[in-house]
Amino acid sequence: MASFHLSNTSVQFGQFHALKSLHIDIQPAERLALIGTSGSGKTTLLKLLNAQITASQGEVQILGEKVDTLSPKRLRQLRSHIAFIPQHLGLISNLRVFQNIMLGRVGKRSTLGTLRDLAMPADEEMQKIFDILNSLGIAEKLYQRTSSLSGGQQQRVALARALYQNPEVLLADEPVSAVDPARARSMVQLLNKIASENKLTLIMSIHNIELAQEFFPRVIGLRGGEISYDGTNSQLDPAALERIYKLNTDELSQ
Ligand SMILES: Nc1ncnc2c1ncn2[C@@H]1O[C@H](COP(=O)(O)OP(=O)(O)OP(=O)(O)O)[C@@H](O)[C@H]1O
Repeated sequence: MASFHLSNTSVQFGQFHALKSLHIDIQPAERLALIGTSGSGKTTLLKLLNAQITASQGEVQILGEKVDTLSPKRLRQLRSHIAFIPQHLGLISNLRVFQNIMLGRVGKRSTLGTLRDLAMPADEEMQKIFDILNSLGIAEKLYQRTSSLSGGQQQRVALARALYQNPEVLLADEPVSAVDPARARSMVQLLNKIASENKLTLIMSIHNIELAQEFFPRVIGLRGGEISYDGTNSQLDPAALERIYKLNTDELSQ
């Protein structure tokens, strides 16, 4: 069963076509980088794969289920298998690190249960969170206020929150844009290591082409909402990059 199957899938916002007739199959445990200029549709595609937005045309299957046929309850269950790390991490800065991580299971627990966990976490849950933070090298931050952490440490908290969800799929929307190149590299490396050790499907949008080529076996290049490249990292040559990134005069005048 594929993690994702898109067939002739489009997304429209009003009159604007953000994604146009995409055909994409993504298998379990694939690690895929999404590249393309700003506005090419990377975030929109990730949101579609996270069932946050719906297609205006075509088919979307997530983990073997056609999303447009699902009840809201079933859709929530399906989404609980997918962890999404948004562009700005989505952490609540006033909360302590363990509380932000617990929020990763919001879809799986009742709201009341989650609130109780945040106030009085069970020992076994704290142990799980400690173990995840430990594997990411920041166990000592467990009780710290999230706002007191550096940008790189906050990225790891966002990753810990995603892993605490025990997902099958990890979607990450350029979570390395706000840090220095060395930190960005180590985060991308860590995400790939965790995904391959746990056989997670990893799909990440990224502006840094070198990192995309170095770490992700498959790369999809979007241009104006269409697939301009879908292939291996090794075949992503200068000609393919030019097709993905070359600005035409229409785009320059927008
Ligand atoms: N809710 C929306 N309503 C209208 N237009 C939207 C909406 N969301 C996205 N768009 C448009 O769709 C296009 C694709 O946006 P998207 O955020 O997917 O691009 P992106 O490739 O992720 O860009 P970036 O690299 O800057 O994050 C853009 O032109 C954007 O303005």
